[in-house]
Amino acid sequence: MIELEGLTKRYGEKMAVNHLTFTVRPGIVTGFLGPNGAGKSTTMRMLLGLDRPTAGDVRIDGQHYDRLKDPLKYIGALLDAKAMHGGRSAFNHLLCLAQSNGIPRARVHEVLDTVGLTAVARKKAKGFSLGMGQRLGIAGALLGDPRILMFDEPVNGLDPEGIHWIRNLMKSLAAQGRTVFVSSHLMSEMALTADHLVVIGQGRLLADTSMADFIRQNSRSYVRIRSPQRERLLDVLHGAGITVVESGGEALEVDGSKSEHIGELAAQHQLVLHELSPQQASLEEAFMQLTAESVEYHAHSDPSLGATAPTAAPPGAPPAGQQQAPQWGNDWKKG
Ligand SMILES: Nc1ncnc2c1ncn2[C@@H]1O[C@H](COP(=O)(O)OP(=O)(O)OP(=O)(O)O)[C@@H](O)[C@H]1O
Repeated sequence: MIELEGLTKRYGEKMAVNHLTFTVRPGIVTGFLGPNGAGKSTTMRMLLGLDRPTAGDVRIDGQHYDRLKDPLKYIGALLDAKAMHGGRSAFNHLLCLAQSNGIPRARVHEVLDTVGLTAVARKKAKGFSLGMGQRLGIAGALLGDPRILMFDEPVNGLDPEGIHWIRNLMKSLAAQGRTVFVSSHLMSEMALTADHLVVIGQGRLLADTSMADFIRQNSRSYVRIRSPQRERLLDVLHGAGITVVESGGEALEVDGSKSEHIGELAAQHQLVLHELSPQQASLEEAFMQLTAESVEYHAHSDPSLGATAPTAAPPGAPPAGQQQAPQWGNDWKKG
């Protein structure tokens, strides 16, 4: 279990993490989401004792990180896959970590096998691709067989097979009763992996809830209907007191009624339906809805580039929701 209590980090004028209080529980995958610069990495660094909180507290199974004896046996983390000695082989990199944490040499072979790097174990890490580096970082996190695992953007650079593998790995680690805390900007991936979400924006807690509740609370769900007898169907729906949104095109959208009810009404009036489909917004839409006001960095269309170019929102700029599409999902970072 990871417990944060009023955790705060200030860098000069910048409040990177602002009084965060939440608990990451065992047995489930908890996703950690937020727009660029929201404070996710800073939070994770404080958890590992790499950054000192300005105020507040964070505990790993009830203890501060720097009090843990052989910390890799308590918490394994992938923060920055490139943060390793490139001149060392994958095997030696892991062996050094193992020796400094009282972990037997045989475990190095096991984790190399788990992440699929046995064949390149003697190759220098600096020659590794981004995806291989991620796998090596994940091997390091698994080395101490810890009860708590934390991954910052673990699918970065992985190919589809690798993404599928890490998704199943995280789920199986949680199913074994471990605490799994993972950040990602890939919403579609997060939707498939996480059971619970912690969402932050500008260092503050925005949500701490189950995936299903998060999507329900931050998005619209409706039923989409198409019928060749559209006008008659509209009369029937209006007659039943159902409010219909005409979305342009031939489809109708109904909020607040179940598809079963609409289907039964149509059947009673012998109306043909070509479509009757409940629609639930995606995690991505719900995330953008919730965080629109917290996005600090936006892209604006530049016709000369034929694409979008990033700019920081100037002080006093209109709220993010009134600007052009937030681009939190792209790869660029502020300098
Ligand atoms: N060492 C530092 N010195 C000064 N400011 C920092 C430092 N580290 C982070 N910040 C600032 O703190 C804020 C939070 O940064 P952080 O990297 O934690 O965000 P993040 O949510 O991980 O972002 P991203 O999704 O882009 O990785 C940002 O405004 C960042 O510029």
